[in-house]
Amino acid sequence: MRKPVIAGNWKMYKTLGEAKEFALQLKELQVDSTKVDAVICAPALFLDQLVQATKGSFISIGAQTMHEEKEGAFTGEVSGHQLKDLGVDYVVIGHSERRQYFNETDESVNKKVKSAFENSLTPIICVGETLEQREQNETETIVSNQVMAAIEGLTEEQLIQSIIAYEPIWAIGTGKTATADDANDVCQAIRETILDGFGEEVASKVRIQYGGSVKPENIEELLSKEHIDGALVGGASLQADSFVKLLEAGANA
Ligand SMILES: O=C(CO)COP(=O)(O)O
Repeated sequence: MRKPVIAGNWKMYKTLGEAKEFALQLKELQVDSTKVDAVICAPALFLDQLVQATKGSFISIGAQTMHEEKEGAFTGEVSGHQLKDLGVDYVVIGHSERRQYFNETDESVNKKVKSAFENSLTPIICVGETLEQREQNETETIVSNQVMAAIEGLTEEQLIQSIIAYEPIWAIGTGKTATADDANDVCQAIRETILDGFGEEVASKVRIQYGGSVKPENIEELLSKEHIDGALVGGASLQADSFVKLLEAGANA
């Protein structure tokens, strides 16, 4: 059985004080970390403090993007090498907002994924279709192509460690969730893509999350589906009580 992984993506929300307060609230709570992996992907500017504040707890810290080079003249960017040095363990790569507003492409996503592994970071690789693509029945083709491009050149071992997040763009921050069955169908298509390239054993081990308006009210149904192994959550990860409910659902899935 694959261990569920629940990751909060805070996007460009929270001040340092609010982030520390959140970490304090979480530290008081008990979540069975043998049953669920819990990750907070925070803005880069307070990753350091969050790593320190959550040390020894069930929470791991992730970044929301990274540059593929180790260092260089890339104003405003942060490298995987720098993230690892802070004690960060995860990094979101290829989020649709990065693809849309910051020109990330399948090619740059692949480079970042490889660089994440070079720096011992676990990539959460985001894929997903637009509403228009869904209406034209292109979802599975688009998503499978994004996955193939992102994982190109990875070893089996690296692929098994990767997390893939299926996030239909039309469901992000809109309150519109894909139905659990629709989300499961696309996650299954992703697994079949991996199966075609890497075989059954690898495909059966890769964890695939769903993301897009996940909240405490709908997470149980999503996680009950065979191919959904967790969630990447924006809005509902911003409050500690709501995030904990998501983690509990993960631990009980
Ligand atoms: O983009 C998302 C997570 O990466 C989803 O955001 P929402 O949960 O706010 O829809």
